[in-house]
Amino acid sequence: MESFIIEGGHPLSGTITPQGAKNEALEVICASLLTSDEVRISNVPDILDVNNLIKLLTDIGVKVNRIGKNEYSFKAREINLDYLESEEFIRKCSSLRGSVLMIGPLLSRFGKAVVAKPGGDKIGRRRLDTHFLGFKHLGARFSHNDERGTFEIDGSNLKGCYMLLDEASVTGTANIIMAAVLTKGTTTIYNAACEPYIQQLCHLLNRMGARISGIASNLLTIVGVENLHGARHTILPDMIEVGSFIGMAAMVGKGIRIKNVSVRNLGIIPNAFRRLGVKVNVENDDLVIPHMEHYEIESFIDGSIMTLADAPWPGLTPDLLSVLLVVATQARGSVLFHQKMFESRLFFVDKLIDMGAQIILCDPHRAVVVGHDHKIRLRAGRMTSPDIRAGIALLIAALSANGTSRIDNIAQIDRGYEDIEARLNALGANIKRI
Ligand SMILES: CC(=O)N[C@H]1[C@@H](OP(=O)(O)OP(=O)(O)OC[C@H]2O[C@@H](n3ccc(=O)[nH]c3=O)[C@H](O)[C@@H]2O)O[C@H](CO)[C@@H](O)[C@@H]1O
Ligand SMILES: C=C(OP(=O)(O)O)C(=O)O
Repeated sequence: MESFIIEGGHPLSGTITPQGAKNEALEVICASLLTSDEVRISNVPDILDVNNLIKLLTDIGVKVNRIGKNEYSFKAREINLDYLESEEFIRKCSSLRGSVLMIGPLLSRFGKAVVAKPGGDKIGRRRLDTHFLGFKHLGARFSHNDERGTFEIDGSNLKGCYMLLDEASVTGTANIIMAAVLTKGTTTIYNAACEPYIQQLCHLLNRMGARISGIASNLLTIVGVENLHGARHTILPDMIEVGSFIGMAAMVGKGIRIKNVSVRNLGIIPNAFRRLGVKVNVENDDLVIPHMEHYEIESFIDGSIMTLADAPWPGLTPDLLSVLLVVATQARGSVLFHQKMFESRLFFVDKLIDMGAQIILCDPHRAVVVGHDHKIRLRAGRMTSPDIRAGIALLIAALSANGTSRIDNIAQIDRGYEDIEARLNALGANIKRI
């Protein structure tokens, strides 16, 4: 297991370009299973989760061609459906949450799929009810294999229908869309998630010949078609990485430009940082975060304490609350973080408290941060990264801290951040991988 050794206190400056979005990559790569033609995807991030998914697709028979560092073509002409029954497939799926996104396309095109409990972060329960209920609405039949702990799904008789999702699940919506595009009749999905990841997936599917309308809203209408064909797609910049870099720039930046961020697809992310007093300037499609001696948390208009809470898109993504929380530790003022969606994502604040941050963990979902206003620096420490976003948040804390820190279990960070130490070292950081 690799670790990072971080010498804190070096100011960072310069320009950094975000990678392609992890969560979009997982969806659009799985969409290539819906056609026997070639799907060519650019701006694919070179990260563990995506590389593992690509390996899994290769294992089931997809011809994958790496055209450039971040560009691939996928051709799913012949799929080895027997592999879905193998122990190896089940094992691989259980270490990769993105593997769940193969179910919809497999059901839609081949009429069958197998689901193993998918992996991912240790951030609380990750239920798949929305996915299953959606497939059931379309007419899929489930049988549980007790011995292997898997669900086998029969989708040989799917039919379009109206469905109201129990919650706006991101991967659930993506999965149901992919199941519906080749399903006879019209499928209407209400309470659909509408993150840019989903919008991008729908645009790609329409270029492949699907008939999806309502894109960017929570009401999608999908008219099933017989076949899909090949297409090209470029993945958007990773908005979570952009947010992580804003946080890093606020804590340790001496002026950082984040290049080509696709501002219009960032939703309220820049504003969430502005609420903490961080200056986020927009220049064309770049964000510029100037050096700030101090930044002050706003209050609500009625004078009450600022609260940052996650919500389905276009609300604030839960994936940035950990970074926002670290930024708040050095702000002037206080703020309540309310992580509504996940139940174990705030426990990492213990490590920040060990480093000297003033945080009250009220319960598993809420934490109050009282900022130091840069009067007291965090202390270096030794910590383990419990999940991908706590991992990057701890890395930012360590970059700002006094002394040398160590972060273990950095595979969690590698899941979602491409070559992160080289990119941050190029800005002036001192991070070593051991
Ligand atoms: C591979 C991928 O794309 N992962 C993202 C995806 O995960 P994923 O699609 O797995 O997450 P879901 O959207 O299904 O749900 C995440 C959590 O939020 C809860 N929930 C969801 C919707 C809702 O309206 N109310 C509610 O409480 C769910 O019960 C669950 O605990 O979306 C999450 C929520 O943005 C992100 O953290 C993940 O990075
Ligand atoms: C929770 C995340 O990822 P996953 O859904 O892949 O675990 C994330 O990207 O923050």
